[in-house]
Amino acid sequence: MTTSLADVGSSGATLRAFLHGLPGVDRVGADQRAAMLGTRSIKTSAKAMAIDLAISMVDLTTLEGADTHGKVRAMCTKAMHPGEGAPRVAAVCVYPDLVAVAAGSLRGSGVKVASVATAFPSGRSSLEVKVSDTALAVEAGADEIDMVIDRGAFLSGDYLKVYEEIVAVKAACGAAHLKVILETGELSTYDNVRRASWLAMLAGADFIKTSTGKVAPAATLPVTLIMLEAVRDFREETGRQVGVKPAGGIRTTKDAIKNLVLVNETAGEDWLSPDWFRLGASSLLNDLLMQRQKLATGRYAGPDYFTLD
Ligand SMILES: O=C[C@H](O)COP(=O)(O)O
Repeated sequence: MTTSLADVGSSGATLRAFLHGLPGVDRVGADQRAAMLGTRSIKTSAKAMAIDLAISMVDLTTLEGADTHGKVRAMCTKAMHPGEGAPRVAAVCVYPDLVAVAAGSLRGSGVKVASVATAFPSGRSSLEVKVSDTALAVEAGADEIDMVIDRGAFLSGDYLKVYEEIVAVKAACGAAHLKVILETGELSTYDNVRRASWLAMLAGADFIKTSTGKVAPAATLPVTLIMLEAVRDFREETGRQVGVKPAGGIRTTKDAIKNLVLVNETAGEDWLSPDWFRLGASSLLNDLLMQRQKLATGRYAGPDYFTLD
């Protein structure tokens, strides 16, 4: 790395030099390591703890055109009280126009309100619209903003445009935390995933997030591994810790536990907390609750234990 980190965002040339100076990702190595860590088994006693930790890291998400106030309120109730003895989830994630509904339902509960913004999921809008989308969501009560990067600009090598957009959206966030969605399924290479991770962190991301959930492949284990390496290396270089949020396609307790093993083995236990690792998912919570009940009682729960959605 020849460019100083303080200068990196000063021009397109320095940014490009820095990002292209990052070591390349060994694709075969990353795939194999993720597959190997994904087969690790954990003891039954550790499994109960892992399930509760995973529940506490869920960003319970609904991002459908057909979302209603009623659906969001019901989700919020479930987020606060997922099941007997189960911890609350980390956040409820909704479109900007539903932030006020979620904020009203979750007030005082400790569950955060997250909102996608910046013309999610495509990001195809002017910077002015993206900044105002963000500001309105924050004004309505969002604690966290999940923005998308401009993949068109990134893939055509206009890193400065992507960087400056993130800086502008971060400023519009005020006290709200910013999660930057890379949409890794559109980035083509693992080298690009590493570059986009560093770009987002250099521009001020509090979290880097894999996917919108609208593009396949979404949160694969190798991609999450590369992002966890990036946050680990970024902290080593700068002293600043950034969180990671895989999102999209994480549906089972097995998937969640594989992710936790990956966190522990790659970034380390400093990231094993909802402050630094989230699982963005619409239906994962149901499976975590079912497996939790199975572990405690030896049988799956009846329909009155928790709501299935
Ligand atoms: O951020 C979360 C995703 O939009 C949810 O995706 P999912 O429905 O595949 O769990």
